[in-house]
Amino acid sequence: MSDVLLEVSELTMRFGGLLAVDQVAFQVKRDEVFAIIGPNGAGKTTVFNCVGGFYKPSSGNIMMDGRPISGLPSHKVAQQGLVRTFQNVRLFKNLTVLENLLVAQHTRIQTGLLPGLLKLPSYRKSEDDALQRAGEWLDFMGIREYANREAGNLAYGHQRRLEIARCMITKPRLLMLDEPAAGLNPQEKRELQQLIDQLRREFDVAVLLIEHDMSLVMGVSDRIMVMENGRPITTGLPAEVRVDPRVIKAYLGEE
Ligand SMILES: Nc1ncnc2c1ncn2[C@@H]1O[C@H](COP(=O)(O)OP(=O)(O)OP(=O)(O)O)[C@@H](O)[C@H]1O
Repeated sequence: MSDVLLEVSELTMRFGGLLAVDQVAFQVKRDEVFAIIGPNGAGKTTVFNCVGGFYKPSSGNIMMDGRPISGLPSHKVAQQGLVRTFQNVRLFKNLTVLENLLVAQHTRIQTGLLPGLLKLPSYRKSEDDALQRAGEWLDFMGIREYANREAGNLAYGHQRRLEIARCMITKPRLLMLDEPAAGLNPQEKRELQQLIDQLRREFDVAVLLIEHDMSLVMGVSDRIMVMENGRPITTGLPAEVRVDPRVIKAYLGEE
């Protein structure tokens, strides 16, 4: 088995005349935390949207565990074990916290329509399992006391944790986090870093991360790709990227 989980090659995305992503290539290994950083407008979100099936790339290849996924819609991409969170948390805000976790498992419960309508034992068993898994994730994220609260009424930090739980409950192999530290206070950011470490260790999940918070990126990533103007300018270990003159120039601009 190859140690590469996600392989992106020659990924290009044009919006009209604008080349937002230009021949981008990178690999994410199993159990790796891989971050994409770069100044505003560098193309990070566009890469994410292409990988996650939200945009159809203009050209290029995206392989998940050796299978092509480029151009597939997001629900098909999710079936390959690749799920994501959003820059602005997206939950079913009028459903309860628990209901959000039950809905997320819907695609995995495959008992069919008839057993569901007749409430056959196979259906009840899968419902019980879904409830139990939801309970486990509520405990894991420390949000069980809010199980019956509307998701939209949770504190922002808890909404983020719920959104990550909603991804993890589908047992992904690659978790994509789009600016997960945005809007969090310093304590919540530290907890997020611990959470990402723990998810990777305990659930064999690789993480693809876009983040502007450098302390989180440097603390949690195994490797970092830096983008500027739609292109990667370097990929390396946090300690290498931090001191790379091209990276410093991309962030600070020319003197
Ligand atoms: N749907 C779209 N239609 C047209 N242009 C777009 C679209 N999405 C992104 N762009 C453009 O593509 C370029 C790359 O944007 P992108 O959002 O991927 O950058 P980013 O690195 O994620 O930036 P940020 O850090 O600000 O989120 C920008 O010039 C942006 O204006």
